[in-house]
Amino acid sequence: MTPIIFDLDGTLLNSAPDIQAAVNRLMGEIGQEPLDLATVISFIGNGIGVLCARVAEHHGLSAADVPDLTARLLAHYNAEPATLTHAYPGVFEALSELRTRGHPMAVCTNKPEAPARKVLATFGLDTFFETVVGGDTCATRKPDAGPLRETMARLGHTDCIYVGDSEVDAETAKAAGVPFVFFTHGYCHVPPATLTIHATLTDWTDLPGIVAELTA
Ligand SMILES: O=C(O)COP(=O)(O)O
Ligand SMILES: [Mg+2]
Repeated sequence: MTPIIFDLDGTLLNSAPDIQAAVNRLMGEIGQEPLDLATVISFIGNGIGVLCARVAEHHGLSAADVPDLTARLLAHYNAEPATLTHAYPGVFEALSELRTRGHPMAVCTNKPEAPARKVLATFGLDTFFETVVGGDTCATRKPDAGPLRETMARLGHTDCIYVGDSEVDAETAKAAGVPFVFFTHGYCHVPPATLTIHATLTDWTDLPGIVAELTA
């Protein structure tokens, strides 16, 4: 049975408001202006280190401060990762149906592994997934194919369908040579027409049907 592997932020969970809150707690600490949600969303996708580098650039801070800012942002986020976050409607039902049909499932995210596991458990989604590969699990991050290949290997497979919300995920699937299902309500920063997409998901309740078509 084909494994289904999922991105996390902007795909399973609308987590940007908690990421924004953590960024703005840090901004308050260092005497910088808070960032609005759209700006924070434009910085999400390549992991927390890149997000911090983009925040630093936005405020004209030194690149030398990015490692320290990253550690502090992670501490803020870890302390409160699930206050403003919610699972997209229909996620639980779709995952339940895919599990019933026997698809092995896992998460491959650029969020660091520890907070990724924590938010999944908070929303009761952890039991669906055999493994979680985070942005700090492998030697490389998405869009390198390495983390997705590692996720497939942990499931004992060399194929999958990858479900994600961004250009990073589309590139990752392409690099790994697997079909990509694009979820439209996340944090994509480019026109979807520029992505290599095998199916478009606008409503999570459609996912079991899309998977059935892609695997027919
Ligand atoms: O942490 C990020 O930057 C994005 O995380 P994601 O890969 O789950 O979308
Ligand atoms: Mg994402």
